[in-house]
Amino acid sequence: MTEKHKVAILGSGNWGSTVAKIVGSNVKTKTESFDPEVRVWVYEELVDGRKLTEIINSDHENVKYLPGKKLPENVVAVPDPIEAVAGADILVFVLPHQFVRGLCAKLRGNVREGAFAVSLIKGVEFDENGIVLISDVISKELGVECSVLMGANIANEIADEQFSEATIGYKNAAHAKLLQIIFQKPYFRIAGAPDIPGVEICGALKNVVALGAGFCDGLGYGNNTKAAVIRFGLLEMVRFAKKFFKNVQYTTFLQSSGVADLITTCYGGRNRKCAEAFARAGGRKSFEELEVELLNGQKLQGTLTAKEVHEVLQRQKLMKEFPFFEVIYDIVYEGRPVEQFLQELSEKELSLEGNIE
Ligand SMILES: NC(=O)c1ccc[n+]([C@@H]2O[C@H](COP(=O)([O-])OP(=O)(O)OC[C@H]3O[C@@H](n4cnc5c(N)ncnc54)[C@H](O)[C@@H]3O)[C@@H](O)[C@H]2O)c1
Ligand SMILES: O=P(O)(O)OC[C@H](O)CO
Repeated sequence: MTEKHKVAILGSGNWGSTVAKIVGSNVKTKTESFDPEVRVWVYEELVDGRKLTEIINSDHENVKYLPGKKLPENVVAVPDPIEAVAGADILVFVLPHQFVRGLCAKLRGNVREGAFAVSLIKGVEFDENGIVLISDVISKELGVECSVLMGANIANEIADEQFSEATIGYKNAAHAKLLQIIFQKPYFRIAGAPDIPGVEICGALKNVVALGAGFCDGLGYGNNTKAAVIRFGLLEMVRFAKKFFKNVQYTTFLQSSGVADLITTCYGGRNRKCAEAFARAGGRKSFEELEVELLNGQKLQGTLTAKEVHEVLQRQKLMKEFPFFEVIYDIVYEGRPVEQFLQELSEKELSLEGNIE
């Protein structure tokens, strides 16, 4: 008899909890191939005086990050990441990208032989050579292969079981097929793309574009302006991906991980929401304050990614080729007035394309 697969989920925020709902329900119906217990690592905290892990295990609900949605009873919350991955061969990483290295350091040496990972994390890092993919961080830190799953995936809508799609970026097709089995639902369609960098870079950069979309909303601009801003952002996403990863496929931008995620995030995401509030306050409230005020413990990824992208562009003297990413960085980190968002941007962006000679 072949050994059953066992899934562990690392992270239990808004998306992590939604994913636990999906995966818990899927493996429960496929016990011939999967261990029905899905352990979820929960960053422990007190909610109304009770431990969040205890609330999840007794009430089967993550009352802080996904209130109002029941989790299957085979989803078990644990505060110790090593206990979460014990015996698991499929590791689902779904936590804010700033916490990945700390978690990997705890997990190193404790992952089952033959295990593989998938990252649902939208973010990047950088080093002296340029951009570092989070899937590569996980892969190198833990010695596991790591696929990615990204897409137009606002968690609350998927938790409501509204139809959505996602893209698995993979190198190993056998892993991708197993991942499709644990994630796919009639309301959640999973496609594949053998292009990990393309899928992952789209997922990270769309969060920066969403800040621009939020500025537009906060400054009171209409639909045409916002569409132009989204297009500028998409141009830079493609330019950036091609610059740092030569083999990125254009078709990836047409997947859910590309244009669909960009659209949903620029209309309904948390980065957009906080950027709108930032612009409405005329830049007088910081993103840190707004994150606390508006997101109840959930985390923004776009502001940090804007900084990481800027560091790489500055080191490689590429700032002029990315005026959109640069103006977002200047507004968030350098005190540039948000009202200046569109000034120069349109001119600079258009000078890079579309001139009529
Ligand atoms: N929420 C969505 O709609 C959505 C959809 C797709 C992808 N994502 C991506 O999934 C990833 C996880 O996002 P999320 O929405 O599940 O989380 P979240 O932003 O809702 O919640 C933040 C999480 O971080 C945890 N945390 C706080 N401090 C921590 C620390 N010091 N160390 C470790 N963990 C800590 C909290 O306990 C919580 O689980 C992000 O990269 C995000 O971009 C989110
Ligand atoms: O709420 P955001 O801005 O973090 O975006 C959520 C998802 O990434 C949308 O696919």
